Amino acid sequence: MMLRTLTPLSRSAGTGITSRAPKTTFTPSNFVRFNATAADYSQSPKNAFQIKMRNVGISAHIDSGKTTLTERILFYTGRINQIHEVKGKDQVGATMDFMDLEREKGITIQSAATYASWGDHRINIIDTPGHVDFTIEVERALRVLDGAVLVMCGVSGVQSQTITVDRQMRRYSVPRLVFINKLDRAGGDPIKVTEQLKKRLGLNATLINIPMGKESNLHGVIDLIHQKGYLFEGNNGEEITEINIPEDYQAAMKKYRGIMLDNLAMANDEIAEMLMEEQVPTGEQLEAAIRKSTLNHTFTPVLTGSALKNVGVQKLLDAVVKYLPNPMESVNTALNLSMGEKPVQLISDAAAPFVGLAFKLEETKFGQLTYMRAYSGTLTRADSLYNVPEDKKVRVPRLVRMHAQSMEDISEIKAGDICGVFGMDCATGTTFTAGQRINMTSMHVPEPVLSLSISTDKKGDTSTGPLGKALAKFQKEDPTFRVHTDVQSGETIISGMGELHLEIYVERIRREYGVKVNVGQPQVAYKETIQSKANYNYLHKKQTGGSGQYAKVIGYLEPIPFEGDKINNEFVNATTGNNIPPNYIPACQKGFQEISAKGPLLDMPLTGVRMVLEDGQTHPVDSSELAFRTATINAFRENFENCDPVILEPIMKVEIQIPTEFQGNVMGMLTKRKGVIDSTEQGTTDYTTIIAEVPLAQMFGYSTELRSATQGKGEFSMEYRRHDQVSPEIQMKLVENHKKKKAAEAK
Ligand SMILES: Nc1nc2c(ncn2[C@@H]2O[C@H](COP(=O)(O)OP(=O)(O)OP(=O)(O)O)[C@@H](O)[C@H]2O)c(=O)[nH]1
Repeated sequence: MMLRTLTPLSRSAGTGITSRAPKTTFTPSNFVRFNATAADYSQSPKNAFQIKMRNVGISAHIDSGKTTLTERILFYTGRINQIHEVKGKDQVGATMDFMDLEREKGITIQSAATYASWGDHRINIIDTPGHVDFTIEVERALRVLDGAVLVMCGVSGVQSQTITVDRQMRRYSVPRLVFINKLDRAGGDPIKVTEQLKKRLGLNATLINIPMGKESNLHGVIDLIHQKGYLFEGNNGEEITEINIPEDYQAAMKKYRGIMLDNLAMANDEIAEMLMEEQVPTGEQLEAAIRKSTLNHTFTPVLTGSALKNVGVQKLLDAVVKYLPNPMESVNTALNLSMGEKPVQLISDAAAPFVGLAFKLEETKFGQLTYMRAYSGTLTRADSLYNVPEDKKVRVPRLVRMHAQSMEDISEIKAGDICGVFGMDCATGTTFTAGQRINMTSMHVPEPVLSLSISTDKKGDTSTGPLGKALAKFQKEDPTFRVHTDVQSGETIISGMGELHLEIYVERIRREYGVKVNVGQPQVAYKETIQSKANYNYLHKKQTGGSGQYAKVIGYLEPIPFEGDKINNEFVNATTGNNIPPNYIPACQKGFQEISAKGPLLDMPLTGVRMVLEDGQTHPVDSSELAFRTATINAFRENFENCDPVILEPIMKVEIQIPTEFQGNVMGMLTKRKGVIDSTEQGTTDYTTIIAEVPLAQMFGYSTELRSATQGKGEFSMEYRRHDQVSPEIQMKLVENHKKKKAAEAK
């Protein structure tokens, strides 16, 4: 097999994702989804390899150590022969963080795919970013993975992004293991973190191993299932020694093994019965029960260690193989387009017709690289596939297996596996089949909350030239990154999930495309809506000189409930009779769509507005589509004021971690920024976590303020919660400023 290196690799993905229903909703009724065993599907010898396959995501709050952990996994599984640290002294950087920016900032921006072998099992791993601004990467990974490892910081415990990731895992019904990392740090406390997992995430989280030693003395783990100790020695913890449990750990082992058995009994009837009859389950019986309960989400195994100090990682790999599902145990549904979108279950059988999902695209120097998860059948190089949404056949010229920035050519992939395909043009989320008209449900794509105007010194450089290329590529790559031109000002506006998200793209434009860009002030993604109903009766009439225009529209505007960041406006044609001939109705609808994209108050999108058209009038000569479109827009504008219009702003959930001594000061700062405190919680050390809701518009410059108020020790993260009405005073101010800006632009 040939190994090729692609450096530097710039990544790209596609457009075309719509926010649609996820693959499975997490409800108690679909806990039974894992009742089918691998053996049910593996009668064909072609499927035997799938039992030995795991598709695993590694997710967590920022800085918990996912990349450091993945680096160890690659080392222990023999994929790399040297460990490089994130921001390491060797100036190389971790293998999975291969973008320059990732190495500089020491954070993961994009998910990277790789695979490893552990014993006779193959593990496809996706390292995902922890920062909420890159949440789309986590969504993409979870959509196509069968199991996940949730990495926790043993000192900070459950953090805001842990909760977001947990929610995403539930949305895609992904069974998970927890690895409590950083137990070599002062204040590391796996017991407290496990309690938080129970209390704050509602998981039946249970330690299945506990650390030996703590802080700088951390040197091994005690396996509560097999009642053995394991030491990790050698330069990189690669030499594992099994020992009997030392005397001074006997009491802790008994205590936490007891808790493990009780928690497992709550999830598993067989273990419950054995305990009632005072039988001692064997290690194999416990492992089988843990596997079953992990797959049906009634038990979450928790393992401990330190990636940086090389403790416990191999035990985590054992647990991935033992407790996370193989592709045949994961239920995946698709919609049969030939049967009115009837849901069908895909069978992870290598002998079945092929079905695959393109879940991520990258632009490489060899052209578009499409990451594909095969759900059913076998894909062989040079096969033809059917691109379902575009209704066309495509050939598959080249198949590769990815390993961070290098890859190797392969000749086929089978159901359950993940690979890269070259030479195929498609958007992210495209379903490919052997010819069947079925479509996999797509991923959840959140709406952007922040915008920024960008410009270059050279006129006309934004839509063409290097900047135009960069923007087109990033949009294709990331569905949460949007670009549009403001009609009035002619400015190019980029929108995304937060300051860091946009900052990274601006930096990439500068570095990868050598374009000097100037950026404006970040703008919040406001929305406009109405609160009451108002009738309209509008005549658009222009009959002086030339061809005239005549259109009358009658109806009403009314509010409808809206949710989160979704745009949900409705145009309803309730006309009876022929006062407005049917051929003019689409023009009215178009008028409504036009005005709802740019509301009358701030030129921001409308949401929660229904426009009902009941009646109207035409003129035998002067009526036209243009006249009806204009009439609808004007009817809307004229009556909008009568509907109590309001501006909605994004409200963020902000989680702040600070040394407790600064708590009073930081809470005062939040109140000044119009924040509402939800809760405060004392952490494992002398740190306090404050959770608050704060309008996004109030959060600019917060990181600098927090840093200076906490001697650089405070950290925060935020995520979108909902859109909420601004106060009347702020609304007046926003509208006034907007009018001034427009007047200035008009001059
Ligand atoms: N003391 C200690 N530090 C660790 C451990 N694991 C990781 N770190 C450090 O924590 C920092 C963050 O580690 P990363 O591996 O980049 O964390 P990440 O979760 O991948 O970060 P993002 O990708 O930015 O979300 C780095 O400085 C690591 O060296 C650990 O077990 N113990």
